[in-house]
Amino acid sequence: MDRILIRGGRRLEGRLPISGAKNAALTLMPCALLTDEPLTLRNLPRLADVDGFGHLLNQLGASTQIEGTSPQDFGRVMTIRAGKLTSTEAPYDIVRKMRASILVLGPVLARSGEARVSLPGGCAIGNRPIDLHLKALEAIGAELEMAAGYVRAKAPGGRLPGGRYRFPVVSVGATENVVMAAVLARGTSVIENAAREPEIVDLCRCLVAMGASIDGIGTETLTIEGRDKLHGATYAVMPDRIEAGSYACAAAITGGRLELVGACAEDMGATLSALADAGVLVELRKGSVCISASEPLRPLTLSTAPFPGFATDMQAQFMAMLTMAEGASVLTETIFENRYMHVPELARMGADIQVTGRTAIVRGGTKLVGAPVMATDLRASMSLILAGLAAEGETSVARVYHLDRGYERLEEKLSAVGADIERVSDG
Ligand SMILES: CC(=O)N[C@H]1[C@@H](OP(=O)(O)OP(=O)(O)OC[C@H]2O[C@@H](n3ccc(=O)[nH]c3=O)[C@H](O)[C@@H]2O)O[C@H](CO)[C@@H](O)[C@@H]1O
Ligand SMILES: C=C(OP(=O)(O)O)C(=O)O
Repeated sequence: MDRILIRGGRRLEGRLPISGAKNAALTLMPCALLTDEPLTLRNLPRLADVDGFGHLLNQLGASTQIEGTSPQDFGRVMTIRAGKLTSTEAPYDIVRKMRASILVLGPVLARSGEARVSLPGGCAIGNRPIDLHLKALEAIGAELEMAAGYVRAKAPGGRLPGGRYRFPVVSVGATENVVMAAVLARGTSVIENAAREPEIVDLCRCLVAMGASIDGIGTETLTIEGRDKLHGATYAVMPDRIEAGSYACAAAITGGRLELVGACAEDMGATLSALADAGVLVELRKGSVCISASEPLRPLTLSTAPFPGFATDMQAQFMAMLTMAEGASVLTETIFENRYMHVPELARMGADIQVTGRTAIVRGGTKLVGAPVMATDLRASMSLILAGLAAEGETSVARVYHLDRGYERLEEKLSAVGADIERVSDG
């Protein structure tokens, strides 16, 4: 099994390229199932989750072809052709490894009139039910049946009629699923209290490029007029705002200066203003965001929230960064009930963090010391990388497969800006 070894204490400086967004890629790829023409996605990150999703598309009968990008390039171009779906089933074996597989439910149902998808179950960060995906699909006309750990969905007469649904709480994935189903419905659908995350905007723009009719993109009410058919398109995946935010924390925690090339400041509002509140200098440039830390970090009070609030996917990285602040920070996790799995590992490196319910108090200013650590999810693993960059001595982060889900060539990007970091294989 691979580990990442970091010898900490080096100031990071330089230009660091930002990859295409994992969470956008995972909702753009299933869009290909909505048409018999090719969908070409550019700037697709090289990540385990993208490969996994490609495998799922193959199982459904779509072909995935990677076009001439050299191994040195970040990102890839992939053309997905779903001329005919040969299966309407997403099996347990794939869904259990990658929750985002649930995102084929809406498009397969819309295209084929039926779909059978394994229920994903919980994961390390929480319970993560899919009831809202199902309620939203039902509201636009799907008939659902649950049996043997699977959901079977049918469209009466082979095509969803469309309908109106108001989400009781904001859900990114459920918004994506219902939007992808509604674009091929017979009638109009109105989705209220829709998620407004930039990845939803990216999804809607790609669907519009494929011929869909969607009004209210980027707002909480989406009005979708179903089309008989969508066509192929070429679309570039948006930059990863969570990857960019993570590397911004890397600059801050090492007292360094990084130019995040390709980062989109507009998508990163809450992260950038939290960094500025912590005393980090944020400069917006054309095509990049420059992050420099020149003064001691100030403590913060932050609560996670749906976009445009502070992203839950940035909580663990900020927690690592705030162990360096002068004073006590208060972080509250409101989205997932079990997203503090990094706390005991950070504590093993010397951090002083106390969790009570959904709130964590981080008393900054303690010295971090390298240690062997491991995490149970992607962003928790990144928080340990950040702590390792700032710690004295050597940190070894196990379970690298979590990081490979969401950070394209992490060790390469970090060593290019001065980190002493390598991947080692224990065989
Ligand atoms: C692949 C992807 O894009 N993943 C992101 C997506 O996850 P995901 O789409 O799973 O997250 P949701 O926005 O759906 O979850 C938000 C909250 O709603 C709850 N919920 C969700 C659906 C449902 O049917 N019932 C229900 O109760 C969840 O348990 C959670 O408490 O958005 C999250 C919140 O920004 C991010 O952390 C994830 O990185
Ligand atoms: C929670 C995340 O992803 P997923 O929904 O794919 O588990 C994440 O990207 O931080």
